[in-house]
Amino acid sequence: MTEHLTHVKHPLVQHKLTLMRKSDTSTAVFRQLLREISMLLAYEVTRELPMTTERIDTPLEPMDAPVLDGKKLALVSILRAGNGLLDGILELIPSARVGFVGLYRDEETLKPVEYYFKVPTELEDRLVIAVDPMLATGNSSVAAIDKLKEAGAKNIRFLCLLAAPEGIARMKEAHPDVQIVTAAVDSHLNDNGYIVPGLGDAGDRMFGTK
Ligand SMILES: O=P(O)(O)OC[C@H]1O[C@H](OP(=O)(O)OP(=O)(O)O)[C@H](O)[C@@H]1O
Ligand SMILES: O=c1cc[nH]c(=O)[nH]1
Ligand SMILES: [Mg+2]
Repeated sequence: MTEHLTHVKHPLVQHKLTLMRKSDTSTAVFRQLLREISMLLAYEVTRELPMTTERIDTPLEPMDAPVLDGKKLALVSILRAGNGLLDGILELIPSARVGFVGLYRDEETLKPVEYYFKVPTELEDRLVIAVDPMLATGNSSVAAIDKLKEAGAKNIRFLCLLAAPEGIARMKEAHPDVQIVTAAVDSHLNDNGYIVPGLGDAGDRMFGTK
């Protein structure tokens, strides 16, 4: 059984996350860092992709060589901020299929409001990686994974940048089968459901909105 939570401590990931956290980091730099850090996290979250061998001819001689097996993996972005993780991951895995779950947190209740859902077919045969930079209360990602399971997904991972203890606990309780891969486990949520110390509102920082 894979670990429920993988905390990626690679120095490059940690350095880039620190730069993203800084309140004076511009939108443009925030986006570039997001692309770089999501490539590094993609490496980690795909560690156990199924492999097979293929008979190939090298310039020297034929051999049975390792290749990825099975159907293309499916990335599922939790809109809006999840989209910031897509570019970097797709650089590494260009043929991945991509789905979208549109949710926003009601500012008062912190409950997710769903506004869109479109995902690849045959989810049951794919590794499904749900992506969202922030795991705060966990309400958004738990709701998104509920929907993905209803759509047939069986093998699901969740990739984020910051995870609050509250969100980790919520995810463990609702989806103990889903491995969380994160760049940081932060301290707590404030009264508005923001991760502390955090990096602010991920969607607003990457899209320059307030
Ligand atoms: O774990 P939770 O408590 O649900 O909070 C995390 C969610 O909140 C933010 O989205 P937001 O609702 O701000 O929408 P946005 O991504 O469009 O900015 C963030 O992008 C996560 O999706
Ligand atoms: O800190 C937080 C919590 C939820 N959503 C964000 O974008 N940031
Ligand atoms: Mg969001």
